[in-house]
Amino acid sequence: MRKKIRKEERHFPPGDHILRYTHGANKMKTLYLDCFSGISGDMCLSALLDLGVPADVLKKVIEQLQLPVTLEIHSVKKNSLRATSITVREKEPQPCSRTLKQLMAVLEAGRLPAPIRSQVDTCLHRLATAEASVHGTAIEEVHFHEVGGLDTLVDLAGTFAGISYLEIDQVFSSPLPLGRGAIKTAHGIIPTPAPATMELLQGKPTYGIPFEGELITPTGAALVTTLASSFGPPPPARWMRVGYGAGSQDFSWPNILRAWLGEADDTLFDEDQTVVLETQVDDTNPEFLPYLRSRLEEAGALDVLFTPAIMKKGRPGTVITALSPQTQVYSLVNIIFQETTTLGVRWHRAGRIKLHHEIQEVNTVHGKIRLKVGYGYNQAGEKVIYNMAPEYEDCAQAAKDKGVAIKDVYQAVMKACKIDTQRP
Ligand SMILES: O=C([S-])c1cc(C(=O)S)c[n+]([C@@H]2O[C@H](COP(=O)(O)O)[C@@H](O)[C@H]2O)c1
Ligand code: NI
Repeated sequence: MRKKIRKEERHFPPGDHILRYTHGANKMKTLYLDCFSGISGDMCLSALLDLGVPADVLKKVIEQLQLPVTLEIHSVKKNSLRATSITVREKEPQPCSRTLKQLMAVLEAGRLPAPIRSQVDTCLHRLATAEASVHGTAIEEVHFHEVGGLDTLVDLAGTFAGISYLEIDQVFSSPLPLGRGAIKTAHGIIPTPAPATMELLQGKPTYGIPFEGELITPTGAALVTTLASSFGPPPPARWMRVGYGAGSQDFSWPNILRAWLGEADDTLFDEDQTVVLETQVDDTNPEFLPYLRSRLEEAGALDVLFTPAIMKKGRPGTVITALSPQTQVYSLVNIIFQETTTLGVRWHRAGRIKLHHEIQEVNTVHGKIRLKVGYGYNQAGEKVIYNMAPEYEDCAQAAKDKGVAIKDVYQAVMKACKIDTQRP
């Protein structure tokens, strides 16, 4: 990738008030992996070829790694859709498997550009670590099977070379679908999602679908979790091209990975993803709501709102809204069920665009007062301050201690701080 990805999460369309500040932002070449039918190493590589990575880029990778394999690139039909499919064939008989050390020796003996070699190295180690963990063995004992492990190497090196050829700045992925059931492998029957896949997907957004089969292979999981800086709906962008990479199996839907290539605006702010939890009650003792609030806040709620509402049968009630980090949803819902009379909680994902913020200490005539500073960055990468707010508790304490009005303490802080308040 051309640039280091600066933002961890950047997903949802910004509102108009934010757009006002983002005009003239940099264009980021963006790849969105639409994994509606899962992802595997060859689906990823095929989608990039379909997106316009020349076959020669892949042939060069094979030459640089001196791999005894040939490639077949086909145009295939998956149900009603055309897609690219790739088959890696051995030129000469290969050992049925290779260890990590043996694959690393092939990688290190090759002449891949250093950034691509390093990304392949990372993925191979992540795959081997996941395998070792689920089989309870040492990483040195892990074996890569398909075409003696060379297929994995082609998928990884080809994908990273393709991303580099397309000069992609940032990669995002959809949440990942998981099938269920069992599959046959060189080690016998294992559950699907494969254990190594589950290991690699830890902490990533997934959803189950009622389908017996494998949608995400370990190599696919290693690739998507290494490439994508976040998982969610597509970011705001102008999409220019879509590549279709065929999976090897046939399902009742087109078994394809779609790779969307587009241009997104660089953002000047911080972003993350949250989940909004909401319910309304008309029969919970309102005396208990402050207690609910404190429990939700202690359990990690980012914000809690109570809004008066007229509910069914004209009853006055309260809409309870809690903003949750993605990791705390079930803990917070549990608290809402425990402390209210509701029978259900709605949820939806919501992206947040945030100012970066920091606390500074300001010396004033009334003593030291903390100041919260909210800032973004301009196109030159310079910090731009949008908001400054003296901490209420500090001001109230100083007002009491010095016997002055709190508004005078506020003013003293604003006068004393030497922060440039220029806005864009
Ligand atoms: O140990 C073997 S043979 C093995 C283990 C696992 C685990 O998750 S553990 C998974 N698989 C399956 O092999 C194929 C190929 O996967 P790639 O990532 O190499 O494309 C796939 O079906 C895995 O689930 C094998
Ligand atoms: Ni395994």
